[in-house]
Amino acid sequence: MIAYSDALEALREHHRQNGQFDLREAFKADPERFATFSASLDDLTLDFSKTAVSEETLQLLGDLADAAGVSERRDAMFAGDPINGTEKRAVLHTALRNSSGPVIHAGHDVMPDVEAVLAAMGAFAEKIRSGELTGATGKRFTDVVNIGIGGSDLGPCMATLALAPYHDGPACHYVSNVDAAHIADTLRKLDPETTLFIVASKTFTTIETMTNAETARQWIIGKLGEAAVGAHFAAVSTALDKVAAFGIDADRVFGFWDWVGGRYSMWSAIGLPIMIAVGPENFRLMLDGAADMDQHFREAPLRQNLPILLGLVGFWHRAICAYPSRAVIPYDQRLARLPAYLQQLDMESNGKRVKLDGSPVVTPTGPIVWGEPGTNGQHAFFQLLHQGTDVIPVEFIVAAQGHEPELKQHHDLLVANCLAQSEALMKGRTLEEAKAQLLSKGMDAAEVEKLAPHRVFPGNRPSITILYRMLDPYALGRLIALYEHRVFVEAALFGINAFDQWGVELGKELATELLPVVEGTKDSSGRDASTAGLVSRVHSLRSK
Ligand SMILES: O=P(O)(O)OC[C@H]1O[C@H](O)[C@H](O)[C@@H](O)[C@@H]1O
Repeated sequence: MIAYSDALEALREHHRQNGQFDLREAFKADPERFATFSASLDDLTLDFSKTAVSEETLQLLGDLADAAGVSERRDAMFAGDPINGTEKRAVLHTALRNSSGPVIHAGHDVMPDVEAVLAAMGAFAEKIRSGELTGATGKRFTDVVNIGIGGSDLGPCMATLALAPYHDGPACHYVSNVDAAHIADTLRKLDPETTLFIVASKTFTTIETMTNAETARQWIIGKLGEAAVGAHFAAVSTALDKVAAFGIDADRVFGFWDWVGGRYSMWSAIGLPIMIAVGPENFRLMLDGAADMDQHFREAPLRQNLPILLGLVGFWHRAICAYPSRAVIPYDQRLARLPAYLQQLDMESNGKRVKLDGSPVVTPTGPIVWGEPGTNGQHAFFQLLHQGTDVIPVEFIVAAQGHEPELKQHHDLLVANCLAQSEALMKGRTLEEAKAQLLSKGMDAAEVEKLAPHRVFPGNRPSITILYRMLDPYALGRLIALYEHRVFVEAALFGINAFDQWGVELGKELATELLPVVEGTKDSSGRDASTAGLVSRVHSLRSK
């Protein structure tokens, strides 16, 4: 087998040779380009034909995947090997959605534990949804507030919005930021008698979550008395001892395990608010969709394997074409939080600068991931995507069908806009075309000369389109698992560990050190002049 360094050099050389690749020419030359450079899993299609890849590019990317051991690493993940080397942990979030046999971790089948927690969550969710479990004064819960941050917030928050058409349980709110504004604005609208809090934290030490949880507890105590706390709190964590110390009853605590990374945890008990919102059956459908993608990732050959193809093209754009970012644009208002979710999934996983063995990486690693729903983005930043000086690959996500058949004209417009944007990015508009258009509007020739350059679109800008029938729980599960595995594939190609997050530690440590300085119980001696100056400014502004 070819060595990694040789495979990488072959890709770089291929890129140098094919620097002039023109998508417009490629489509003209090959009427089958869509069929060749797209792949489907049932109703889910990944179209990457509008990216500058050829058969040879895919072949070379496949060689690199072989050299990087993508399949072997994938199999090691599913087998429960401790592939998260720096934390000495297995990576088994896929077990959380598995329903086809045992999953062995450290000589023990984890499935009975997984199923037991799912069953306990289901029973609890049903009791909340039916009103069997009430608040301390006997009133039915109308509102659930999830207190968590990062992986203990973004997944459930994103999925609750995504599945709004299936939402028949209590309203769900998400409080993550330590900024008092977040909890204060949320609680202001709520009635303590009918509010249930879920404190969600893998470690149960995260300062934002612990601070918000304590504020929520005081809110309940202040309105309903100390004895009411038990009825109004539940918790989700891997640290059951710490939850007990917080005072939440053991029968309202839902556990998970250290082999579930925070940003991969929406399938675990962290998904409890999703389950309360849409019910255990819809939650199971979401898990089934993800399990379907898991099986596909394990079994499909490269040219049909959606996560592998998405990962290969992502690597091509980032590591070979050196595009610094990628925009994810869901043409689905209910996926408004997907870009934020993917920012954690992708950037916390692949924002690394050393390889598995600690040596420096040899390519750029994870791109900046950003986005907003379409069509809104079109009226904001698409200008830069079309005419700015950087090339930013775009990932369009769209359903063939909406949940509002009576408003089909909206959905037709939505789809037309989505397809038009990828077409426009690819085709562009030449100077001649711009001039011809202006002349056809009756503009005089001198004006045309002046204006035409502003109306040129370079085109040849890459985009991917992910299309599926409808955003139901199954489709959502499949979509999120697709992105999880894409991140995995890219990490394997970069040679990095996608499952640790040491880069978040330093800021946390410094915040702990700075707290007494901000509070004013410690002076700022020893700090840099900027930090000391800003603290002093905070103090003087407060005293005004
Ligand atoms: O669930 P928790 O332990 O409270 O952690 C919440 C989040 O905070 C950490 O700083 C990590 O960066 C995230 O990966 C994690 O999801």
